[in-house]
Amino acid sequence: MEDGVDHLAFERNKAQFDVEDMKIIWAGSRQDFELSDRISRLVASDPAFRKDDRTTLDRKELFKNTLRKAAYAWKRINELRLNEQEAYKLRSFVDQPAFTDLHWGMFVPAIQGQGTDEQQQKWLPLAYRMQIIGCYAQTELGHGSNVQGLETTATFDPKTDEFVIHSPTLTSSKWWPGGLGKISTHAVAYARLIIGGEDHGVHGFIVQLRSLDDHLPLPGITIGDIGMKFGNAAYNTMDNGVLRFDHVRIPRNQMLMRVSQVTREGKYVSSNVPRQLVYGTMVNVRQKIVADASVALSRAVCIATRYSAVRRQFGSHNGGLETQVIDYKTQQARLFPLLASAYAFRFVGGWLKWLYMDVTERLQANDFSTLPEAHACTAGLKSLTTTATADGIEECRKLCGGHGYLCSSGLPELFAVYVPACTYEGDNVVLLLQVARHLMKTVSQLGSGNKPVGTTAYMARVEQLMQYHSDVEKAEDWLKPNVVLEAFEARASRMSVACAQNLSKFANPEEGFQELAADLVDAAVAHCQLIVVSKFIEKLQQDIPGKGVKKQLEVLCSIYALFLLHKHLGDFLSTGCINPKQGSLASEQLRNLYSQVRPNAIALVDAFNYTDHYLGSILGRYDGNVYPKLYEEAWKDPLNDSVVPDGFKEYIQPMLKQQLRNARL
Ligand SMILES: CC/C=C\C/C=C\C/C=C\C/C=C\C/C=C\C/C=C\CC/C=C/C(=O)SCCNC(=O)CCNC(=O)[C@H](O)C(C)(C)COP(=O)(O)OP(=O)(O)OC[C@H]1O[C@@H](n2cnc3c(N)ncnc32)[C@H](O)[C@@H]1OP(=O)(O)O
Ligand SMILES: Cc1cc2nc3c(=O)[nH]c(=O)nc-3n(C[C@H](O)[C@H](O)[C@H](O)COP(=O)(O)OP(=O)(O)OC[C@H]3O[C@@H](n4cnc5c(N)ncnc54)[C@H](O)[C@@H]3O)c2cc1C
Repeated sequence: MEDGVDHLAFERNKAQFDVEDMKIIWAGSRQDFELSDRISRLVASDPAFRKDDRTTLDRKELFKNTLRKAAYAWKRINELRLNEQEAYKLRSFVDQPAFTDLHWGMFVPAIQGQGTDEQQQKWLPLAYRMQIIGCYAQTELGHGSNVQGLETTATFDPKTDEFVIHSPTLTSSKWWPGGLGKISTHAVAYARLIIGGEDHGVHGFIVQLRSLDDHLPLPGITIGDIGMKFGNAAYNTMDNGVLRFDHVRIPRNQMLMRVSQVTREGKYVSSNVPRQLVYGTMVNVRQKIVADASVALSRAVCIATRYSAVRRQFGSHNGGLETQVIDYKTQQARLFPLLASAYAFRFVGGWLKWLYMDVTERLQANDFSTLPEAHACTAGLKSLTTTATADGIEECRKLCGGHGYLCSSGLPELFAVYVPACTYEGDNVVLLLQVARHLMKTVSQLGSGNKPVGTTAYMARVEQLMQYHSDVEKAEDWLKPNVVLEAFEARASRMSVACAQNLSKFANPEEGFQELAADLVDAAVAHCQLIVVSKFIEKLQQDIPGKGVKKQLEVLCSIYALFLLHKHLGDFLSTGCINPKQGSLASEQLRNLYSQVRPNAIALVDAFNYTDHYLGSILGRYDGNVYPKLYEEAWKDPLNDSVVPDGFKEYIQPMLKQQLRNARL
């Protein structure tokens, strides 16, 4: 079959909505669309940003290639006078993880969020001009999740007005920070602040690591890369590093002092702000990771959807065409919920960005009331969306059959790059336990007149939700947003209340929390899923222009919610929110919805507006011309440079000759 081109054109004609309007909804606004469109084309059309050779490079070549691209990207950013947003887009579309992600994504935000005005004035201009390059050095060999368990010390020396940064043990070696291994000149390093023998807990310090002249490590600094990581190219473009401090001295004014200060006399002074603001950079990045999840998942879904329309298997009658695999109901039941999830994560990501901006503005006005909500939402949604995205990318690989396993499908690399998102910025289980703590606190305060707010506001109706029984009678009832929302609210509140009741049976609450951790994680997941469903529904209540666009989004919203209901049917049944018949009606409705998506599937992934360069996938090509290009690509593999491979004469020929001799004997 070599008519893939015709097939995708035919698919596009089937769409029942205006794909150009959907592109605007996906991008967030016309301005955002135009920005992404312009920058992605700029990157795609520049041969310096080619990436199809990445998987054939060894680590050193790959790393050098990354440095070249980063330097070239910076040159273009300056030549074109791109603003911050445009520059961020350009780096994203270059699509090669690099030290710059950590410089711009964590080092700069750490100084912005935790530095005093004076510190910002000193360090930010240098960082903005890339005259210094920074990383975020928090995790240690022995401690990642438990930030309070970090061992690195920063001991104040009143004689010299300096801090002495030291790694007292092997396990205190900084381990993992991206950009640290080979490139960063500076780090925001996290260490326990010790004054006069007293431990004041973990704080951030700006530490210079390498000379700005010859890039050699400064005295007392031992530094290097931690080694090859999962996947071939993937995240190996990044120099995740190891760092040990041997009594490294830094001036007192290099402790980030927005949250607390150390005076010249060695007095520890806390500002009137919560100590958790030291964790502020993580909240910021978790919020970005949620938005990024929709990008990674939509890339995989775009590849799998286009290929599913091109690929045919079975069902040929009288020598006619075989069936497009996208028409198999099993393929639809695996693929379309992922398509719906990509849209769902897009909208919840947009909402979370708003929440983060809101909390940031409030913090500036010394209003800390929404910080717990911001922490719980960023932690929970980071966990939920990255887990679903990592699993979803792998499912897309399987949806593409054998060809999905080829690097040229783009999926192996996408998976390998993406999957650490389940671990970095907080292990996903550890983060869900934070959400669970927030939920348990909310439940415990229900009777106290402390009204739950934000995403836990539904708990104020806990008595009503405990009595709830779904009144769904027919499959179409599951299309009503309120019906879905109430079922999700009742399930989430009942799971939280059950955990709280079980916790109260323990004399020691901490012991109870450990014992019930698995149930608590389930309750946290139920709460986070409710947030995503409710934000999708809220999005649909806004004015959504464009022919047929709203209708498609309604279908996707219902698919997202009913797919979750189907997947977690056990929760909904065991909490008594719905009965088995209502569960079957949801599955029936889901099948109807899949049929509605089918003619629109290709246009729905076209709405992501990804260039072929960004997708980096032969299976996901816009023109659907898969087979000729796959065939062509195979011959480019370095193994095909020679007809007889290296090593044949050395190892295989003697073996063959030996066999021949034996046969003759
Ligand atoms: C193909 C793709 C190619 C290229 C990509 C190209 C471009 C990329 C484009 C886009 C990417 C977008 C964005 C990503 C940007 C950069 C990312 C890139 C790479 C990733 C780099 C990774 C970096 C890291 O991993 S940094 C290290 C992160 N570490 C962690 O997350 C540690 C996790 N642990 C913790 O956070 C804490 O230890 C804890 C688990 C929260 C526990 O803390 P603690 O013991 O102090 O807390 P308690 O439980 O006792 O709670 C006390 C109290 O505090 C509240 N709390 C806790 N944390 C916070 C917080 N952050 N904010 C506010 N409040 C907090 C907690 O609720 C308690 O409150 P109560 O007392 O009221 O109960
Ligand atoms: C690609 C990558 C890039 C990174 N970049 C950076 C960076 O730039 N800067 C930086 O500082 N760090 C970075 N990190 C480190 C990262 O933040 C940590 O790996 C992460 O926080 C998880 O911590 P950990 O490795 O200690 O896991 P662990 O906490 O050791 O987790 C191991 C297992 O234990 C479980 N577990 C741990 N605690 C609990 C608990 N309380 N209850 C139940 N289960 C628990 C976890 O769920 C997990 O299954 C990076 C990591 C990766 C993989």
